[in-house]
Amino acid sequence: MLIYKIVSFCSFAYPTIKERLPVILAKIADTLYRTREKIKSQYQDDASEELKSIIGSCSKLRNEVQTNKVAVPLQDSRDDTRVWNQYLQTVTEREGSPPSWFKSPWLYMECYMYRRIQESVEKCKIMKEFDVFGEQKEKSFTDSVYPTEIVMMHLLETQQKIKENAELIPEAFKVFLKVCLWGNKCDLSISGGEDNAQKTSPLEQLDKLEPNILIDNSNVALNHLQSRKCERIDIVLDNAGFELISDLCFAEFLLSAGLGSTIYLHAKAFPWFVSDVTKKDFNWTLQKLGQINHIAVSNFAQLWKERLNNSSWILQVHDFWTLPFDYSQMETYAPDLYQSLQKSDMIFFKGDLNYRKLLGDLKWPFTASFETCLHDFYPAPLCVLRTSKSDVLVGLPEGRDEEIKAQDKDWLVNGNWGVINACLKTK
Ligand SMILES: O=P(O)(O)OC[C@H]1O[C@](O)(CO)[C@@H](O)[C@@H]1O
Ligand SMILES: [Mn+2]
Repeated sequence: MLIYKIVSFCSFAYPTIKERLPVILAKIADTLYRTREKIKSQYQDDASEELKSIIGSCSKLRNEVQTNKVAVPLQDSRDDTRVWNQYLQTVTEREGSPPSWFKSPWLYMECYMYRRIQESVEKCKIMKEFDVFGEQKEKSFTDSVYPTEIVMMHLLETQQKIKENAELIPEAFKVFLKVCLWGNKCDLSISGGEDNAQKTSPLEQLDKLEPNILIDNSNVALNHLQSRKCERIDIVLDNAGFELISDLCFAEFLLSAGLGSTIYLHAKAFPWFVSDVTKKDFNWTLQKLGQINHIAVSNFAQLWKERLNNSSWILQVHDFWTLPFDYSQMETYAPDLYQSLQKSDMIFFKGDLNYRKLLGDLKWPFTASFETCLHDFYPAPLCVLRTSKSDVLVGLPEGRDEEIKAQDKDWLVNGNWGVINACLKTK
């Protein structure tokens, strides 16, 4: 059987490269131009030239994408530049010519685009820490204050209930796990940077969305967490905004239910796939939560700051998450991260990109087993929570794909269908 790498001229990759990525790049240029005075006022020195240069680089990159130019080496001095350029050379040697937007592996080209955006910022002196997606991420948080309050209130009440009756833990675990799953609908890359915030109650939608969970291994994850004394749990975060809130509520629930004692949260080293959480976004979110006048929100904003101080939550950033490698390559390219993850009792991976990287972005048959497709990536028991926004999907029973397709022709890419895939195998 031939299992091919998803390349840009086929499947969902094509509209992504043709339409979505140029729109994302145009939106950066527009936003930066529109808000130029506000941006400049944040700096003591005159940032006009640097701002112009970032806008110019993003517009140039957009043209490169649209005219199918080849990927060129990075020219900044970030720590990961050498690895990126070496990998570019490896891909060039393997393919016989440098990768280009419409011909080469989608995963590589899409990651490369975000790294090139960062290159334009890295070259700055005054604006070196600037986040081109900052405004969109902040808006997505602000737009979802209502569901944030609802889910945090529910968490506060649940904490009380499970303290009185531990038998309620399994049901509550599933609620927070599923809120966390559907939180992944809210990414700003699938929407081309357009508003995609959670606005309604995340709890009320759970029943309605239940039939849209294509694979539900929540029992496997729960049984594993309950079957032994779990200490360290990792969450590889995805998007800022409501998804991050749902992840933090899940992390808090795990601790209150005694299912773990330390949560490692993994964020991105620089702005990535529009809405992914960076350390700055994480801290900004906690600070904003602290300003919301709501009993549950204030309570958790305070508690979560303490958790970071007393290390029951540990926020980590590693460059591997923003490299173009799939996770079967982690042991080779980031042995330190791999060895650290081996100490985890369970790793939760959030989102579509993590799913693609777990499965090597290969077009596996829908019936392939998740465990096999992990391709030797077994650092610790793991569980992925992902709403489907790309062509890769495995673990379905024979014929199920056709059934869903008949119901919803865009089921693979519209984010309305989710999977909770667990694999307990370790190496
Ligand atoms: O935030 P997520 O869930 O990783 O999704 C990011 C986006 O990246 C992709 O994986 C590729 O563009 C999409 O399919 C999805 O829209
Ligand atoms: Mn994302």
